[in-house]
Amino acid sequence: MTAACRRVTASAPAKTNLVLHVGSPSPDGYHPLETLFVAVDLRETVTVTLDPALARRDAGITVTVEPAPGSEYARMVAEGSARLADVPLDAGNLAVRAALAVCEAFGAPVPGLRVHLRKAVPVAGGMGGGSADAAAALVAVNDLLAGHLGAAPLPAERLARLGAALGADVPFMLLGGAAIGRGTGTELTAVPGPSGLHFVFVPQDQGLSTPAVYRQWDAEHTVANAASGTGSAPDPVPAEALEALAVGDPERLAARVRNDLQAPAIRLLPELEGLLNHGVDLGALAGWVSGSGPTLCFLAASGTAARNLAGQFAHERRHALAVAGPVPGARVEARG
Ligand SMILES: C[C@@](CO)(OP(=O)(O)O)[C@H](O)COP(=O)(O)OP(=O)(O)OC[C@H]1O[C@@H](n2ccc(N)nc2=O)[C@H](O)[C@@H]1O
Ligand SMILES: Nc1ncnc2c1ncn2[C@@H]1O[C@H](COP(=O)(O)OP(=O)(O)O)[C@@H](O)[C@H]1O
Repeated sequence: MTAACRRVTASAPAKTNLVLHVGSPSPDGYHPLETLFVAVDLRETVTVTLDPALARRDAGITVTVEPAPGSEYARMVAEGSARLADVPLDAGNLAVRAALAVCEAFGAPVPGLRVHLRKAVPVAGGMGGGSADAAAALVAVNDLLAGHLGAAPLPAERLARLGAALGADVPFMLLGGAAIGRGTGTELTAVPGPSGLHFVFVPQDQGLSTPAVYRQWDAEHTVANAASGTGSAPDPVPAEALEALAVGDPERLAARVRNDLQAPAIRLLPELEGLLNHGVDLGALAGWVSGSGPTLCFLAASGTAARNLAGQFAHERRHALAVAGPVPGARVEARG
């Protein structure tokens, strides 16, 4: 890019966890995971614009947000079943934190940045929308500052480390595709997965707090750990799940989907269980709570089956999004 570039737009995907195995928490309270991430074609878009007039005001960064035009999330906001106000518009916004982290990594003062989020991913749903905003902001600000400063862009490994400090899912949103995540999900091993799997997300009207779901997992495992005197490590992602993903076989994959956070999420929101069964009755190959929930994710046999399933949910006046994956991670979409 040239030094004249003032604005960069980047996008990053949402995710679901096809497998999410949870181990006993370490002393810092974090739970070790063995998870199989897949990135899907529901993308957050972040536009970062240089604005020198902002450089001396507040932290030098402003953030604005709008629902992505034409998205299901925009319809949810319009009818009041989702609130844009749930997205923080201060220094707590993950995209703002990402932008600051990149400036610091370049050793540069914040040049004045306007960050605009176009959200398609419902908030606090277990699809990693905030993490996608962070990943897209990391990529956009890296590209913008490299041009502005005439410096080499930060390498991918450096961006991944900055991302891991912002949230456990951010490195995967940078990488995209499909990957095993270990540790808290930040230690990634990419795995083969041809595009062409089809899913339906069914977001809920209320969010679930990730810490609350992990606390509920703790409550359900205390007795077991106390009895054994030791904590447990998470089970590895089964080879059968990886093989089914590698050949793009939804029927075989359906038999291997597992999320240890599903039971605690259902304990906190019991109506999820009936809805999961309902999705399978409507023809889904499998249904699970996406990450820490409460969005439900269903695996469909084909793109047509996914569109039909989403249509049936819509007919029942539920929000439903047919998506496909795996898809690429965060990337620059436009410069101007
Ligand atoms: C569950 C997962 C699965 O991919 O994502 P989501 O489905 O929420 O998007 C992740 O583990 C979400 O990790 P992360 O993005 O760091 O969670 P945050 O919403 O920031 O919440 C952080 C809080 O959740 C708890 N936490 C988080 C991760 C982890 N491995 N163990 C934990 O105990 C801790 O209480 C921590 O303080
Ligand atoms: N850019 C952002 N978009 C959405 N939520 C954000 C953002 N930045 C910070 N947050 C905070 O992160 C929380 C979790 O958001 P999100 O990433 O959408 O959920 P999840 O981790 O369940 O996928 C929100 O409740 C909000 O307080």
